[in-house]
Amino acid sequence: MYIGRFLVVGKTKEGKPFAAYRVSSRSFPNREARKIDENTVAIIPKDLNEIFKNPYITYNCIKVVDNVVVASNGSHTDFIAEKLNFGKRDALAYVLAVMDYEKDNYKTPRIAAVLDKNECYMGYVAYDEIRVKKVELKDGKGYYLGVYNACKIDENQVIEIEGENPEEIAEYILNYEEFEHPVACAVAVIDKDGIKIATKSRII
Ligand SMILES: NC(=O)c1ncn([C@@H]2O[C@H](COP(=O)(O)O)[C@@H](O)[C@H]2O)c1NC=O
Repeated sequence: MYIGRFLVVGKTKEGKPFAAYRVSSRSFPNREARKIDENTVAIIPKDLNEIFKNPYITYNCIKVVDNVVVASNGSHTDFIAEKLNFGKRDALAYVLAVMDYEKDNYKTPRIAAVLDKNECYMGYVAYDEIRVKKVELKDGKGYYLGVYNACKIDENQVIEIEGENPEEIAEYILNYEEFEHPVACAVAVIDKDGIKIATKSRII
């Protein structure tokens, strides 16, 4: 099944909350997830000329601000992070409403998640719907939200989670075979010492 870019929010089996973001792509597979600093992961084409071919393929996908993780499939990551003073729900609702779905041939939805050690919200804006929802995370489970054929916040969109640190979870989700065309994955895990991030990109 192809669900395009997707987010997974959940808890490890030992109960650590995490957010993961995977780029799956048919059209622009030649990209990587690159850690820019301790708080930021960017999705970047390996050939920088590709940046100018499409406005939606280069962006920060994870940003950590004051122990809060923001993850998304586009440039809205930064704007949600800037608006966290509104609260998680309203930062998501406001930015998704203002930025709207992507004006490409697929009307690709914008998807996003915001979490800290206590609570998690997911949201999306599609051409025909906008939704933000608080999600209760469970140990060893991950709820996914994808841009195509899986753009729902639904407890049936759940996968088992393997791994306790961001490297292990990134490896696991990058190689999650049910979802086709893997390119790169970025993960932020919240543990007692703070938030740790890691990336994994497919070698081609
Ligand atoms: N965020 C991304 O990494 C991203 N990659 C591709 N897109 C958009 O989705 C369209 C379809 O891409 P694909 O065939 O790779 O699924 C692209 O033309 C582009 O407009 C993206 N936009 C949103 O997901």
